[in-house]
Amino acid sequence: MNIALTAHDAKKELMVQFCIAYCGILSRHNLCATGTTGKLVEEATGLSVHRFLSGPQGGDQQIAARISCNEIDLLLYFRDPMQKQALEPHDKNLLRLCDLNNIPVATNIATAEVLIHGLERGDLDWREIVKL
Ligand SMILES: O=C(CO)COP(=O)(O)O
Repeated sequence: MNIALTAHDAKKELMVQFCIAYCGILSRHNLCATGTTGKLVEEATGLSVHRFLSGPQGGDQQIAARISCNEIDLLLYFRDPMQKQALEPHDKNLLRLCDLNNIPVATNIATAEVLIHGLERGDLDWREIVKL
């Protein structure tokens, strides 16, 4: 499965800790991420992460383009609800595109835990059929 990772600044450490905790599961999938998030995850876990541009340079939009083409199977997007960034149009658009393509998305760690266990159990295997 193709998993995309991105996190607002205040949630990057949480993303790193999440990826350390679930390194075993994540290592069996293709990971991509916005630039800074991807760098931090790679450094902390040794996982191979395809890094797009950093968010402010358009990395979010590179992920959005892949979501539009239904090339992402799971988005982990740890948002800081106290940050203005969470209200920006491109931020909302990423979530809208997930809804458009029925792509599972977690915007907080509680949901991410559920989705990662579901991924491991095979709950998201239907994504492979949809893409045939
Ligand atoms: O902009 C981001 C989230 O909206 C994340 O981008 P970076 O991972 O490059 O900081």
